[in-house]
Amino acid sequence: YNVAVFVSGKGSNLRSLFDNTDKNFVRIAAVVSNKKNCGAVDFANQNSIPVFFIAEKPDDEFIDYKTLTQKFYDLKIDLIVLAGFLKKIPDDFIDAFNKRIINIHPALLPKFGGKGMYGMNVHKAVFESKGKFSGATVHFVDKIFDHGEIIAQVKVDISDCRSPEEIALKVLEIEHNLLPSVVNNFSKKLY
Ligand SMILES: N[C@@H]1O[C@H](COP(=O)(O)O)[C@@H](O)[C@H]1O
Repeated sequence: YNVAVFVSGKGSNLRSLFDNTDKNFVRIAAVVSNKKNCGAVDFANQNSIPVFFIAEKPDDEFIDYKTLTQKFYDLKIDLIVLAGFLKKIPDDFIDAFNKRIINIHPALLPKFGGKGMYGMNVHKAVFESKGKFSGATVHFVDKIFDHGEIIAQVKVDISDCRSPEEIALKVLEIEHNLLPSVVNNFSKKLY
């Protein structure tokens, strides 16, 4: 079961996918990044995972989504996972891989999602809402940010958190368990 992971940052979710998915079923076959230099790309290079740099407008270092689509057909990619990827996926690419693109969001969607709601912005909004719970959501990617059908969610009590940073740490721990388990289930056709 060939999985491609889209990243833009530190790559802790990529690392957790690499460490915690069942290697008898799942192969991290590609990493795609809109950034040349980030922790996730370093991790991919250290583990000899092919890396593709993506941009809407291609140049000699970045490829466009049309080229990536053909590469994914060649690599027989079964599932695409957005793990901290901060760019919007073009509609044509979503059509080409319908119901095979999933995203992890660091909050309990449908609340605290949408344009601009990524990384610490999310945890700041949750903190200011004085909510007792937060969590992580894995959902299918459709043409609206953080809108697709929810696949799985895990809740966490944040009433003892005194800052957005503390919430982010608690939620990241949840993410690192939730995302590999969802991918393992996909590889076993449980979804
Ligand atoms: N979209 C969000 O961005 C963060 C990425 O972290 P990392 O996987 O790059 O460490 C994670 O919290 C993810 O939910």
